[in-house]
Amino acid sequence: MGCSENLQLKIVRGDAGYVLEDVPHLTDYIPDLRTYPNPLRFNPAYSVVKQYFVNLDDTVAEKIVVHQTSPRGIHFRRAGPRQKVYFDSEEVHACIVTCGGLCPGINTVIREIVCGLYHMYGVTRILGIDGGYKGFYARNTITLTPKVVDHIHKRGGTFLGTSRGGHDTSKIVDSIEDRGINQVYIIGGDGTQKGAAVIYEEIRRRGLKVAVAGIPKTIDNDIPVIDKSFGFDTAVEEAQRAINAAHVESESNENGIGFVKLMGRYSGFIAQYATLASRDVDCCLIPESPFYLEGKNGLFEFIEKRLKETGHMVIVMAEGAGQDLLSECLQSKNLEDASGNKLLQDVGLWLSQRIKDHFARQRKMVINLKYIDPTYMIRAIPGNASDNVYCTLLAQSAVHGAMAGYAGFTVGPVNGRHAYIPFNRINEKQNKVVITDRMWARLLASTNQPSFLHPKDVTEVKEEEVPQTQLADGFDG
Ligand SMILES: Nc1ncnc2c1ncn2[C@@H]1O[C@H](COP(=O)(O)OP(=O)(O)O)[C@@H](O)[C@H]1O
Ligand SMILES: O=P(O)(O)OC[C@H]1O[C@](O)(COP(=O)(O)O)[C@@H](O)[C@@H]1O
Ligand SMILES: [Mg+2]
Repeated sequence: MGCSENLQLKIVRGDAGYVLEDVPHLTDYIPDLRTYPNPLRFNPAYSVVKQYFVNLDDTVAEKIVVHQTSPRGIHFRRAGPRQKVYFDSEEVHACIVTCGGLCPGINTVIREIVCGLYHMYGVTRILGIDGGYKGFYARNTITLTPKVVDHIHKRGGTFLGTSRGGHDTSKIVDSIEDRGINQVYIIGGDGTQKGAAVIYEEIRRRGLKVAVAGIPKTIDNDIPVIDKSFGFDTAVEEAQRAINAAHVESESNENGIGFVKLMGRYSGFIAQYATLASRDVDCCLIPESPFYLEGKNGLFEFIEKRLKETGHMVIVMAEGAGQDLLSECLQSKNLEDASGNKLLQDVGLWLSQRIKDHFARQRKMVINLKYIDPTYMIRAIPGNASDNVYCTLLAQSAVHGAMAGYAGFTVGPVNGRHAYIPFNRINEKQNKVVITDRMWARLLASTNQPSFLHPKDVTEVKEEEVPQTQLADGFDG
């Protein structure tokens, strides 16, 4: 096997095109580190489990649809407890921080990191960082114990508070060093994981024995490589309530249109899955699929056709869709939030008004449009049952990885198996709905909406985009 290394990942090559994109380990830069037997060996709850420990060579394949002659392809290190750990339980001083937007299940992840460290590894010194990255250097810390976090999974939001912006790498690492913290658990989305990667690099540059574990959080499901982000299912489920209301309203009024705006700044997964789940939606608009209003096969023409056919319709729109149309019209400036994310105009409100104006002035047709904006309601709730189980596994995988001495990694399921993924794989791109995938075709087939694409555009998109394995839990086959 050959091996090449940079600070964030280690490439190991094996037979038949096998590639392991490994994560860095503390021993890569601190030689002769002492090891300890994993305390789980003496834990009665786990003593009955056969083969509890993950084999050191276990890896998870990135692609599981292969051909007879395919090379074995890229793999990630399998997550889970190891026989040996690189921290003595008494030596561990952990901290947890949550950054970026809210997402159902964050409190479950916090709770299970605390309980995992306490109950599986006997670690008792755990700090919560207050209010995101800036809390490292601008706020007091919160002492976390299983008692303190006992009920938090039943509440939405984050027990620790969150923020955007304020990432100052050297101040953050100074704070980690000054407080004697040696395990850092960072819960957050794409921006947060970029922040975690630079924190890890600075820690390594200073030669500190500190493990940095990223737990991916994003309601938009826009993180690549992992199957799905936690809280996504809960959000899609909650969105059904808004869609149902829109459907009831639209059915009960002459030419009723129920219009629901959902989250999704750059990626339309929530709108896509909420539409597919509902079956009452007539049109789904997402940032990845440009559309137009006027003329042949435009949105106005489609609305009129559907109203004539069924007397009512439901439109679901991701907030990032149609921003180009809106900015053409409002000539708005490109504004950003504190983290550098694009600040969006309320496209739902704007489009609702355009639809009303079109039918009233140009078509002289009575329509009844009800606009529903449940934006924050779908993310400010606790995780549902399956998200809570998922959050527990993420938290425990992160704890096992840090205890095993992996120095900088993000944890997440890849084809159903939890793995340690190098930061740069998580950070290299954003996951988006691929509109030339079968999943988007399924949506088009269920809504019967126009694709808004010319055949020429389809060919161009096909050539540009490589379909992802995201949300591939048996659904994109
Ligand atoms: N490229 C980056 N490098 C370092 N820190 C970043 C970067 N992008 C975002 N961050 C920090 O990560 C945190 C969360 O980012 P944000 O984009 O708001 O949410 P999310 O992580 O959910 O995408 C913020 O504190 C922000 O300053
Ligand atoms: O108003 P806020 O709190 O900035 O959040 C709104 C945005 O957060 C998002 O949920 C995504 O944020 P994250 O990347 O933090 O998960 C977007 O869909 C939405 O536009
Ligand atoms: Mg983000």
